[in-house]
Amino acid sequence: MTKLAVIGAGVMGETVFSGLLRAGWAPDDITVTARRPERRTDLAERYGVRTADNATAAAEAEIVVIAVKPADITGVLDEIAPVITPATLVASLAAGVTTDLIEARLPAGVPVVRAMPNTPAQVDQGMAAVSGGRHADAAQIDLVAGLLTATGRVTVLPEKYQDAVTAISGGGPAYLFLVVESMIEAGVHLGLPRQTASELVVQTIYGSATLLKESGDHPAVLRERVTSPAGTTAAALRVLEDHKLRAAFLGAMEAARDRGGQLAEAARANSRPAPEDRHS
Ligand SMILES: NC(=O)C1=CN([C@@H]2O[C@H](COP(=O)(O)OP(=O)(O)OC[C@H]3O[C@@H](n4cnc5c(N)ncnc54)[C@H](OP(=O)(O)O)[C@@H]3O)[C@@H](O)[C@H]2O)C=CC1
Ligand SMILES: O=C(O)[C@@H]1CCC=N1
Repeated sequence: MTKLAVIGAGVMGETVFSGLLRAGWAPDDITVTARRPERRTDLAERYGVRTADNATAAAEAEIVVIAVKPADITGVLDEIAPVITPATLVASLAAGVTTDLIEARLPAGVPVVRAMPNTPAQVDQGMAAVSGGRHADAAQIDLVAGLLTATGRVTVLPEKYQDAVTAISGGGPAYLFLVVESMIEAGVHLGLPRQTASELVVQTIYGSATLLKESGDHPAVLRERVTSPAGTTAAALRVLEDHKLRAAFLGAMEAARDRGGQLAEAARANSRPAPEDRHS
């Protein structure tokens, strides 16, 4: 079986390798790393996977998945570069970080695939996009796509779309969780018990997502079916339009896309950007 290393098994690294274990991978074929020893111990105990330092994990692996934060990636690449050869397939999950940046810090000819998964992969409902760098062939791109298919849907796209993908599906769960939070708080404000408000909202978002996916209907059509003329939903939608909800989403996704470019620049300079850079 293929040997996999996950360098930086935090939220997303754990999401990816735990999905592979659910899909039948043997724990012995997966080595994970993390900065803190207690994190490595915790993962080894819970999943039975191997742990090692970054260079040892990378040296023994056929596929190396890099799942550290963008600001940490150049340090990791410099650490593993001496043990990586063009026979190793390197996949990066780091937002914004381009394959050419990664290729430049590894030996010549190493195949690199950039991937952007999301956290619903924890329940096998992920959405991921993968893009090959200059040395990755179709089979290698498919190999990484196959890893992520274990936990959801995967699309193969040119790398120029990756910052937009990151803004839409990478961060998408966070925007939707914020909507859920806001609706629960609104329900409490309207006098519903918190648990009732939570049940109403969670099942409504789950049912709406299922309806959207299973019907194949355009969301505007589904929205119109809920909205009676001069009714209660129309009253609510009017308020959301007054608050420029669509413009807010557009601006938010543009900010996320642009942040990807800033994270890449910071990774290139090997420094962490100030979170408020774009407002200064
Ligand atoms: N969270 C998400 O929804 C998504 C994240 N991503 C991308 O995935 C990457 C990881 O994000 P996320 O999982 O949220 O972040 P986390 O902080 O949860 O995970 C990062 C992990 O990297 C480890 N780490 C940091 N430096 C090193 C190092 N030098 N050597 C080994 N391990 C190291 C950390 O170890 P320790 O725990 O010990 O500190 C931590 O476990 C990012 O690049 C992000 O852009 C992509 C899609 C979605
Ligand atoms: O917020 C981030 O930068 C990462 C990338 C997509 C989701 N989380």
